[in-house]
Amino acid sequence: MKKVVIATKNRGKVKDFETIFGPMGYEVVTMFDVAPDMEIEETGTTFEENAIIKAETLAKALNLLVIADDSGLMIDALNGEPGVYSARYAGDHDDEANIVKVLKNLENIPPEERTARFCCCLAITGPDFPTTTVFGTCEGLILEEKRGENGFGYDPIFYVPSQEKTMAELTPAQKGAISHRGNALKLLQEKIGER
Ligand SMILES: O=c1[nH]c(=O)c2ncn([C@@H]3O[C@H](COP(=O)(O)OP(=O)(O)OP(=O)(O)O)[C@@H](O)[C@H]3O)c2[nH]1
Ligand SMILES: [Mg+2]
Repeated sequence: MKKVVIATKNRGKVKDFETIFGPMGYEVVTMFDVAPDMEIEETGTTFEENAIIKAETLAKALNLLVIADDSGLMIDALNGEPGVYSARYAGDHDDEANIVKVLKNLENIPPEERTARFCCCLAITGPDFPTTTVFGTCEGLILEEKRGENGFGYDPIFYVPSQEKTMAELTPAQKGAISHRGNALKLLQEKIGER
């Protein structure tokens, strides 16, 4: 089976990638499989900088073609927060605490002003493959309480008007078809196809 290496240690992302790459005949290999002890410091201030740091670090260590994903939630009423710091907004990768903090900070904001978007930068790099990045987004609204059990992170409070559901109420395949990650992957396929 063909393999695609992703520089991530986020099991939610792994599931998103498996949902999209599986039907294309790819086995998704992650840092859990190839570099479980490696910690990559995300010192960038943009999604693109962090995606490049993650992709280049793992690609150099393995001497393989690697994709990395840096992503997050940008809320207009919070001036784009939590943004690049989405994973560590309230606690380090504590999805529940992160959601509580977002809801608290939006307490007095009316529904029509709770606009937000998920953003995803994918970087791909490897031996004989110049570092290339693509960017995908997905527009939505932040609800006042959680809905749905699927997905990860902020998915239960992120309502997607075009689907009339939260991201966590969508099936993995439905999420992949409209998400920031799915949209970025479509662009990446186009770019790779050009080579
Ligand atoms: O509800 C969500 N649905 C999504 O589809 C999604 N995509 C990103 N996010 C949030 O943004 C952080 C990424 O930060 P991030 O890119 O540094 O990844 P991470 O640290 O979780 O894993 P890694 O890939 O770096 O190993 C994540 O932890 C989440 O809080 C999402 N939340
Ligand atoms: Mg991270």
